[in-house]
Amino acid sequence: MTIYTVSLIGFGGVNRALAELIAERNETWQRELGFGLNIVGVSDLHLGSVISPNGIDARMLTATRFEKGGFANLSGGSAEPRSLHVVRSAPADIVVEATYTDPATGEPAISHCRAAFEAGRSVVTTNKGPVALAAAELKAMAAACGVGFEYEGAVMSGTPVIRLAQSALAGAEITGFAGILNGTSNFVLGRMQTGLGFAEAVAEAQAAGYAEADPTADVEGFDVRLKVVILANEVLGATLTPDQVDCAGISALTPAALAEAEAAGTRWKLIGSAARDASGRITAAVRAERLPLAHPLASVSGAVNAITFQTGLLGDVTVTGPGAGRIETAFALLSDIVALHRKATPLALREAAE
Ligand SMILES: NC(=O)C1=CN([C@@H]2O[C@H](COP(=O)(O)OP(=O)(O)OC[C@H]3O[C@@H](n4cnc5c(N)ncnc54)[C@H](OP(=O)(O)O)[C@@H]3O)[C@@H](O)[C@H]2O)C=CC1
Ligand SMILES: N[C@@H](CCO)C(=O)O
Repeated sequence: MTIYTVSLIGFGGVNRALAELIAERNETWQRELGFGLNIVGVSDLHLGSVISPNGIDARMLTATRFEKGGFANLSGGSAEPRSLHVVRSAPADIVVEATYTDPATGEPAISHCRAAFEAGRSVVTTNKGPVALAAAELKAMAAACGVGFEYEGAVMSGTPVIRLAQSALAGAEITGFAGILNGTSNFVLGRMQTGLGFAEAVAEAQAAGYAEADPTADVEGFDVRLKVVILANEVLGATLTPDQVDCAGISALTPAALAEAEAAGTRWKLIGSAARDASGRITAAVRAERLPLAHPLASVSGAVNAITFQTGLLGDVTVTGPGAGRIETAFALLSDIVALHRKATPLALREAAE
């Protein structure tokens, strides 16, 4: 039986949800996916850190209400986050990076990824910073270190789009995409349509676990800008950086403006897009757009996301699904681990030898 050891870096909504899934589903995964997971390290800014080479009980980890620094009470625990120490020293096959996304620097996540690769560990992450700002460097480093780097959840949470575009749509000649790529802002627009104020709607999105640590990134379009950069670079072969993408969010929209648009048979949506023109030049943008109600993206509601890929051979291909949420995003991490398991990384090679 294959058991992969994992370190959880950041123990907020997403990694806590992954720990819950491990507690509930490990035996099912062993039967159906061919592997189980054993948590050997956790670090969190608030709770501290813990390393246990024999494994940390996922049920205990998720059921206990830890106070600030509370991991110090566990065997191998400390009140200090010591994230880089956990990445380097906990004997993990896979580092699960789910600290907050810093849209400007990508830190501390980029440093966590580099340290993991140097230590011979694969990385799965939902953190958009490292992927949007340092993917080329990190992919090269992972390859040089003979480990894996997967980040499906960086765009549209657990709804598969990166691997879908790269694998299932390979050869379909993707020329561009346009989509609703932020769950929080779409949720907020929908709640404002029912008459709720902007601040109250954002607070609901935070309580539901959709929003970024700083929700400004959601409502001002910065989060979508990272996702547009990721998709343009992964799918269109661009080399975009966030500062090359024009960006405006939804914070200027009022309930009255939304109602007026609705009465006119249109609906405001925050759209991220990129396209390659005939000369090969790629342009990208993030902006609120007033779509006709019959437009396929107009009816996408709540924290759901949707993206339409424009292709040469298939025409438009649209994918819809959850764009945020703790469990939904933890599923993206699981799908990344499945991808590592199925690739010829040292993980898979180790399994073959067993
Ligand atoms: N939630 C979602 O729906 C989705 C989230 N994502 C991305 O996934 C990541 C995790 O999201 P989520 O769990 O919701 O975010 P949270 O804010 O709930 O959790 C992040 C956790 O990381 C901790 N943290 C911050 N810096 C460090 C550090 N240096 N070392 C250790 N821990 C640290 C935070 O501690 P503290 O609270 O004390 O600051 C917090 O507990 C983010 O990058 C987010 O953008 C991607 C797709 C969907
Ligand atoms: N805050 C982000 C999480 C998913 O990346 C959103 O609402 O879409």
